[in-house]
Amino acid sequence: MDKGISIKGLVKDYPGHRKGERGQRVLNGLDLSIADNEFVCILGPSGCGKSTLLNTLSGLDNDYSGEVRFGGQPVGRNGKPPVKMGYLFQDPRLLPWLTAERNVDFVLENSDVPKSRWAEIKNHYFSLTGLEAFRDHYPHELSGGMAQRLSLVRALSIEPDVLFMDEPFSGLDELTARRMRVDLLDIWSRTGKTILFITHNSYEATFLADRVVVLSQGNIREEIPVEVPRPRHYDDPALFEISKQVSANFIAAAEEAERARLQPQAG
Ligand SMILES: Nc1ncnc2c1ncn2[C@@H]1O[C@H](COP(=O)(O)OP(=O)(O)OP(=O)(O)O)[C@@H](O)[C@H]1O
Repeated sequence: MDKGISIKGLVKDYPGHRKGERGQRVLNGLDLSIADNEFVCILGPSGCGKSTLLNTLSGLDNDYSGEVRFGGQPVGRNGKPPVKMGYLFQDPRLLPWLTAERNVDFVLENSDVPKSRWAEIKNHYFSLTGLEAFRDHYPHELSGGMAQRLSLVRALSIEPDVLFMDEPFSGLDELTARRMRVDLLDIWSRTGKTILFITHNSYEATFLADRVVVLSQGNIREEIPVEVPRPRHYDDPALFEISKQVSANFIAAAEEAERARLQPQAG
C-alpha cells in the first residue's frame, strides 16, 4: 500500500481572537509531496506554521482549504483518514495511573489491531526500544528518555503507516536524544513508514531525513535533499556540510519572519 502524502495549495487561516484583532494566514498555499517510506524533516522558526501543518495533516484540524491525499486518496473532511497515523509529541503524554504496558494496551484497545496480536506486537516493540524490563513500571518511575521511548512504543503499537513527530526529542539531554535518533532510524529501516518529523535542530534534521524542508511564513523556503548513505554516522563531515546549508536557510527564514513582524500592517 502506498503511504505517500500529497499536499496541494494548503491554506490555513486563524481568525483574530480579540475584538478588532486581525486574522492570520498561517499556511499560504503550501505544496509538498512526501514519498512512500520517505523520512522528511520540517524545520523553521517559531510561528512559521510547523505544528499547524501537522495538525491539518493528522486530522486534528479540518478547517483548511487545499488538498491533502494519503496514498493518492483524499482525506474525508469528517471521515476516517485513508491511512493509519501515529503521533509523537515533545511531551510523552503518558497516563500516569497506568503501567508502561497498560499505557500501550490503552491505545491498542482504541485501535483496530486484533487482540490476538497484542502480545506479539508489545514484545516486539518493548524489546526493540530496550524497555522490556520496565513493562510494569509507572511513568513516574521512568527517565525522560525512557518515557519518550514508551511513547514511541505506544505510537508504533498500532502499526501506523504514517508517523507524525512534533519535536519529540527536544526535551531530552543531548546524549539521550542522540540515542533516540539512532534507534528511530533503526526502527524506521525495519518497519517502513512515512515519517514527518518537526524540529528546530538543523543537525538533527540532517542526520535523520531523506529531505529537509525549511518553512518560512507558511510556505516552503527550501527543500534540501540529504543524499548521505544509511546507516549514517553521527560525526560524518558530509552531514555537517549539509546541515550548514540547512542552518543558513533556517536563519534566513527567521530573519524573514522578523522583517515581516516589523513591517507596518496595511489597512
Ligand atoms: N489556535 C490558534 N488560534 C490562533 N492562532 C494560532 C493558533 N494556533 C497557532 N496560531 C498561530 O499560528 C502561527 C503558527 O503557529 P504554529 O504553532 O503552527 O507554529 P510553529 O512553527 O509550530 O511554532 P513553534 O516552533 O513555536 O512551535 C503562530 O503565529 C501562532 O500564534
